[in-house]
Amino acid sequence: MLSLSNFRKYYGSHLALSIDTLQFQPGAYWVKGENGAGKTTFFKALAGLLPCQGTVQFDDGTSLHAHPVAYRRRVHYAEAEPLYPGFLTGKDLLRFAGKARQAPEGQQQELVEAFAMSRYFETPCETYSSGMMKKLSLALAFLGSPTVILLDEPLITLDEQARRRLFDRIRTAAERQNVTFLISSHQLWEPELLPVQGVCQVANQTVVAA
Ligand SMILES: Nc1ncnc2c1ncn2[C@@H]1O[C@H](COP(=O)(O)OP(=O)(O)OP(=O)(O)O)[C@@H](O)[C@H]1O
Repeated sequence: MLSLSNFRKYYGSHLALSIDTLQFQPGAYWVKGENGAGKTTFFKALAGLLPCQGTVQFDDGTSLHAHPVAYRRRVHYAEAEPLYPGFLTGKDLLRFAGKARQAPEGQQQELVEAFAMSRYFETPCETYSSGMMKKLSLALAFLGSPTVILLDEPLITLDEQARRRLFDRIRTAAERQNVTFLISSHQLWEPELLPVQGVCQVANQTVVAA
């Protein structure tokens, strides 16, 4: 379980988000909110990519501020619009991230197949379409042994088959490895494809269980 208390995120003197307490269990949470509500800000702060205040920690005490390396190893984030250096291949990026995260043997190849990237993952990223780039970013988010995966608008640019593969993957990781997923999406949720543990609403500078 991931718990937040007295969480605050400021941009300069502007308070972007304030959350007194919030907890996430294993499973998938749909994070809703209007444009500019603060979803990306929330995800980036939870991922340790933006500074924030307060306590964000796991059950075993591993915390964002006290154990930044151990915490970040457990929290992966996939951007809404991923960009990578164009000269690197998907294979380069998977190998690099796999090494940094001590990913299990064979996991990279397994993700390449799961996200149907075999045809292109050995070519430079600058040749990828936006959907191809998106699949790479999603595969990277699953690489390693994360406890929490933050997916910012994962459905945009994905075709129907890729979407189904992603939902299967999320369901399996949530059920078998107790992974928590926070998923932001402006698209209508499809509960028959992916049942959710909860829904969160980002509005009025806070995040609440809806
Ligand atoms: N670097 C920044 N400096 C100052 N304000 C920022 C910065 N980044 C975002 N904001 C502001 O924080 C608020 C939340 O932005 P954020 O990108 O988190 O929203 P969002 O919910 O992800 O929006 P969308 O659905 O449009 O992607 C907005 O008012 C935005 O203008």
